[in-house]
Amino acid sequence: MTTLSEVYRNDPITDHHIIPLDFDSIDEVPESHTWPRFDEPINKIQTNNIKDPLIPVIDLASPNARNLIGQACETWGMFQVINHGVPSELVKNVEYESRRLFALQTHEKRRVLRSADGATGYGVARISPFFDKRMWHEGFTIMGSCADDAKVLWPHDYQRFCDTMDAYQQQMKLLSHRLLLIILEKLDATQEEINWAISTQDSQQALQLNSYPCCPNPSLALGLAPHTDSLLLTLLNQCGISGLEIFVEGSGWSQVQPVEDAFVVNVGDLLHMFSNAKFPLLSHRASVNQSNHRISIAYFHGPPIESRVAPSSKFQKPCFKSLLVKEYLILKAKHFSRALSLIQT
Ligand SMILES: C=C1C[C@]23C[C@H]1CC[C@H]2[C@@]12CCC[C@@](C)(C(=O)O1)[C@H]2[C@@H]3C(=O)O
Ligand SMILES: O=C(O)CCC(=O)C(=O)O
Ligand SMILES: [Fe+2]
Repeated sequence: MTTLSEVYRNDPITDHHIIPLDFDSIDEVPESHTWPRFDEPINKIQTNNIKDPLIPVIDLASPNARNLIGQACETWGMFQVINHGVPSELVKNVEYESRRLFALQTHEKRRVLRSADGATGYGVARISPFFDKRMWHEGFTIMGSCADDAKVLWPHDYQRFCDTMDAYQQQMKLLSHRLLLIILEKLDATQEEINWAISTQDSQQALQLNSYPCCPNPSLALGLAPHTDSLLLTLLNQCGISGLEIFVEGSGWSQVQPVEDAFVVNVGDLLHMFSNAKFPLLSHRASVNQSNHRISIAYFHGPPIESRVAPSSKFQKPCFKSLLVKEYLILKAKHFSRALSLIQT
């Protein structure tokens, strides 16, 4: 079976020097990390109104949740869920363990540096080569077990980290299945299509721990550059510190305020394709701040990598060509945001 790691093996990040900055030792934003002043200032209306979560917040335990999720996917391609059943103790532990990892010294973290053609470990965001400027960010990518890396980081004390990440991936998988079932039923998908999206055997998943250290001048820097997520669905925990921004037509970049105990759910490229573009793709990015070291935790869920993706059979006029999931991921690794336009019919 081909794995995501094998997809990226074909498309190594060619610049071997792309490793996260040693943020501990730096007290001003270097030229390499200074982004051109953004055209539009961040939407003041949204940032001022701190209570406005911007995208819908949906109570998964409410009887109306299914309809609201369907509507949110159609209007935004993004929503937040509360009352999702994921134990809050586990969510706290994942954040704690992630902070423990990023608090290690730079030379320790670099021991588990993702290799140029690798998919997992410590490193810059995979999308980095597509931008001239570097991001105020370091990440740690997990696919399945993270024991090998954890043993290098903490030879005598790796179990707690691994157990926490395993348990969290398990819970995220369950929640993404639950949400996808609702979403696919809304799209009137066939049983076969549902099995494809939430097949328990070969489905793809990745856990991305994001770290955005305190930044001496946040208006110059960017945590994560604008992008859309590649797989079917992303479940993001902002861990209580704002930073996620979405591009809203007419008002520009706007903050998605963190809601306590909520996950941000995000339609990925593959779900956009499956929905025949009925669900929009929301471009998003992360900003940084001066006073809080921000952590975010993203879980990505996708169908088997050797399977085919296409608009649902319910659509008479598919607007995307059918291709293998791995073929799409290879296109995305090569062409980034242009990948989708290359497979339009
Ligand atoms: C399963 C995935 C999803 C990946 C690639 C691979 C592993 C790491 C994910 C991220 C995490 C950070 C943002 C992103 C844009 C990135 O640079 O790496 C994501 C990307 C995608 O959604 O395309
Ligand atoms: O840190 C955030 O809020 C955004 C993270 C993100 O977009 C990602 O990991 O794909
Ligand atoms: Fe993302």
